[in-house]
Amino acid sequence: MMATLFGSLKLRIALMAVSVIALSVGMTVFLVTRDTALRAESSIKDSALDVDTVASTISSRLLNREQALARVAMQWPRTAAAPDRAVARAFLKQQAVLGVLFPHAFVAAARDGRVLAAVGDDDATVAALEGRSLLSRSYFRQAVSGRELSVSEIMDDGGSTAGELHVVLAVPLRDAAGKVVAVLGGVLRPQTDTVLTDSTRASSLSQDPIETIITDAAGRIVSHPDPAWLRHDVGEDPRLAAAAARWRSEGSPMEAQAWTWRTGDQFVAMAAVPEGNWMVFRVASADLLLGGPARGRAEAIWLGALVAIAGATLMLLATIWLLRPMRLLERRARRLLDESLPIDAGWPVGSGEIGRLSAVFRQVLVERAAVQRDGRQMLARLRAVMRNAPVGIAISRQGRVELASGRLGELLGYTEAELVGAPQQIIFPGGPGSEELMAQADAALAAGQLFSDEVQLQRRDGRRFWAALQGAAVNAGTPEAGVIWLVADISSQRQHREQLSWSATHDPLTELVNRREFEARMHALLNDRRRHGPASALFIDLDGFKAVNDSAGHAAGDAMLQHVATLLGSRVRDGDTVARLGGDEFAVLLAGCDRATAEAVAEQIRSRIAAFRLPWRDLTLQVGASIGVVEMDDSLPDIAAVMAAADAACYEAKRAGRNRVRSHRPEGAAVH
Ligand SMILES: Nc1nc2c(ncn2[C@@H]2O[C@H](COP(=O)(O)OP(=O)(O)OP(=O)(O)O)[C@@H](O)[C@H]2O)c(=O)[nH]1
Repeated sequence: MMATLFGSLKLRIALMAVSVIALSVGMTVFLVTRDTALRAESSIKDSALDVDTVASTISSRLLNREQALARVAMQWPRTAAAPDRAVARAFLKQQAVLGVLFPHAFVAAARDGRVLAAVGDDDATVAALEGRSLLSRSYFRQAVSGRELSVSEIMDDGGSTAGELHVVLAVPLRDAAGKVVAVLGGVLRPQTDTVLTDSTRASSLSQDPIETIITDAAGRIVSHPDPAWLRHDVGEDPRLAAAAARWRSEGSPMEAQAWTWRTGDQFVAMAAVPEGNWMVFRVASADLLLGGPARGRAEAIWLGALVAIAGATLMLLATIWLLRPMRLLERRARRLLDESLPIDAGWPVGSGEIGRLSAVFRQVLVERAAVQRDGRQMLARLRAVMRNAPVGIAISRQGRVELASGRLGELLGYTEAELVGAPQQIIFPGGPGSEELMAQADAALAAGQLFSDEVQLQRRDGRRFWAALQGAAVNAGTPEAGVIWLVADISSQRQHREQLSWSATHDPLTELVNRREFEARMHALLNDRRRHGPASALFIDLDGFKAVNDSAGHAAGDAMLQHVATLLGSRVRDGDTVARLGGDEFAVLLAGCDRATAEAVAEQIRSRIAAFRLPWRDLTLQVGASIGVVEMDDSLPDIAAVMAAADAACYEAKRAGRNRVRSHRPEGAAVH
């Protein structure tokens, strides 16, 4: 089932297409995923870099102001050992640069903390500052003690800044001896003096996922896009709580080096501004920061899946369309041998591979039709031959008849249908000599020779007939190809031939053997004399036969001859030969018989012939017999000698008065 399913070319092509599409989609998803990871990493790095930049910017701004204060402090008149308000005010009024950098206010305070003079953005600020004492401020005390730069913590105690958070940068002012005689301080408002605020200002883009929050060393928020968060602890912001806890657990380090922290769906980057003991926090929604790439990846996967499905469907449809000619070809090829369809019907046409293949099929059909036509003609001829051939024909293979002619059926008494498929023995029935016959046939056929013989076959009704049987291998050298048998009924020819043969050796009137046959048998006896022992011959010449002819006619003579022949046959053994040598002369060949016995036989014959009477019309006919006897001993080497001796003995009987027996004597005393 699976093999059949995956044997489908359509399915294979569709699977291949789906595989290619799936591979390319997978590759795309992999690349998108990798790109997403790289972009996320890059976003994290960017975020860390950003917080670093913010922290550096704030640091450089502080440094810038510190340097400005330091430069101004260098200009303090060294002679002013105990500065008064006038000196301080005059000094401050000259410092326009401080007005730019500390727009809210900058002051000069005596060692006792009294603010000697202040320059501010309005009179109220100046008035509020000039009445104050800074002695309680640690940054002031540090400056008085000689520290070159002191930065206050971020303060929130009202005063000149009217509730705004502020910070003070302080440097010592020295006399000519280097003694600190006063302190110069600049007041900064982180929220308004562009030290921090531009770093934390909310983006004009409401979608901006990133917020920058700045805290002091204690974690108090001193700058926030939303002013409502000012002075709150950074840990209160749920987005920053985990990062803040971690920061605090590590001792709230103030490191300029940025570090990042991922918590839940928030991403926090932190860096310190050591100059001010401030921490910069940048918080961003991980989803917003990394969401783009992640969504891109999901979209890519979905899109890829859709493309794969659409591609596979399209490919399947295209495959079905492309393979339509092949389906046609398959459907038509299934009915390739259906002769009810015209040869040219139902084939896909075209010049492509399928078209060429169907052309090949059509050509095969055309050639097959021609071969079938030839085959049918040949078969018709063969059937005519098998039906009408005057001899019996059979083709046998592996012991069974495969083809049989009508004539063979007639000869054997079977129908053609009964012969076809029957064992070969239906033609050659078992019987005496049949096994030997089949062995001879097999040997001849195996040697590639024609087998030919006259055999007796048996009809269905048991009657036997003589047949000329010929066998030849269908294909010499390959016995399994079968044998062609020809069977001709030769009964009449054989009978005729036997008749001819009988006539050649017999006398037609008396049916006794003739002289030639008699001499042949005598010759055989002479040649094999030792085996047979003594043998004798009688030579019989009738007496008075002419008178029978003359008195009663030739027919009566014939009848007399036939009766004498019968009489002779009755007086000898079965193995003896009685012959009519011609006219009224007869001879008898007695094997195993010496002269004495032969003489006795001759005597019996003579007396029987003499006693025989043939009634013929109103006559009674009779003859006598003069018989010469000869024993065929070694003195008579050949037929001529025997015949001459017998003839001489017979002559002697005639001469002695007829109707008597005379024997040949070897020693010359001739006749007895
Ligand atoms: N009917 C008949 N006569 C035959 C046949 N062949 C030979 N003859 C006759 O037989 C006769 C034989 O002659 P002979 O031997 O002289 O007759 P015969 O009277 O016996 O004389 P001897 O032998 O001297 O006693 C002839 O007249 C032949 O014509 C035959 O086939 N039929």
